[in-house]
Amino acid sequence: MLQFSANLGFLWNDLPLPDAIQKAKDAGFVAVELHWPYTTPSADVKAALDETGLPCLGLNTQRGDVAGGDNGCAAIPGREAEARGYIDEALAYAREIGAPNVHVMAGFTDRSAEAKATFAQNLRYACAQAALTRRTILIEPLNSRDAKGYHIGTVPQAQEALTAVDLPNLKIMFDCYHLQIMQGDLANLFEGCRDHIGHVQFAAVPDRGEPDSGEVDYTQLLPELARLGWARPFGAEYKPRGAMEDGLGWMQSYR
Ligand SMILES: O=C(O)[C@@H](O)C(=O)CO
Ligand SMILES: [Mg+2]
Repeated sequence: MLQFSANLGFLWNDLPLPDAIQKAKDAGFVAVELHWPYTTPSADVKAALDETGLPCLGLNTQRGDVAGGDNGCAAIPGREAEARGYIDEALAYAREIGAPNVHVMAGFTDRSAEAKATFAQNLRYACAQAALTRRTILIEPLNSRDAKGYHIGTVPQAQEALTAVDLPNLKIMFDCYHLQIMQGDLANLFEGCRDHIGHVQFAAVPDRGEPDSGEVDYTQLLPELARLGWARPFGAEYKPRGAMEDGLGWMQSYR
C-alpha cells in the first residue's frame, strides 16, 4: 500500500498548524510536510507531531520579500548573507521538530554563470550545516508557467547544480506537477535520476487540484515509481478545488 504525506502549505492551511497535523492524522496521512511554518513556535509543531505520531518530512527556507516578487534568494548574487540566514533558520526549525529535509529556495535569476556559482556556494554552505545533524538539502525545479524565471525549472538544471556542489546530502525534490508541465515522461524521468531524489510530490495537472483527474493518471504513475524504488511517502501537495475534506476520496484508490 502506498503512503502519503500531507503538505500543510496547501492542505488544511486555514487551520493552525497543530490542528492541521491532527486533521492529517485523522485522514490517514502517515506524515506531514510544511512550507513556511515560522510564525508557529516549533515547540507547538513538535507537540502536535509527538501527539499524533506523524513525522514531518521537511520545510522550505523563507522566500524573502514575497510582496516584492521574491521566491527565494539562494541563487541571487549579492544576497548571500540573507540566503544563509534563511538556511540557518530553516535548519534550526527542522532540528527542533525532527524534520530530515530542508528545501532551499533559489529565487528568480537570469541563469547567468554568476547566479549558478552563487547557488552552488550557498548550497555548499547549506549542505555543510545540514550534515552536522545528518540532514538533507533539497532543490526543486518549478514550472515556468507558475514561477517564470525561477532558477531551476527542469531535472537537468537541478542535476547541473548537484554536479557543481558534489555533496551527498544535496537531492532533488521531484514534484510530478511541475515536472509534467516542464518535461513529461515522468516514470522515465524519475528512473533516470532516482538516486538523486530526496522527496516526491504530486498534484493534478494542469489545475494543481486533487490528484484524481487531469493529464497524469497517478493510480498508474505512483505504483510505478514505487516499483522503481520509491519506498517513502509521496507528498500530496495540491490545492483543494472545494472543501478540503470533500476532496480526500482520491486516497481510496490506493488502499
Ligand atoms: O511545488 C512547490 O511550489 C513547493 O514544493 C514549494 O515548496 C514552494 O514553491
Ligand atoms: Mg512542490
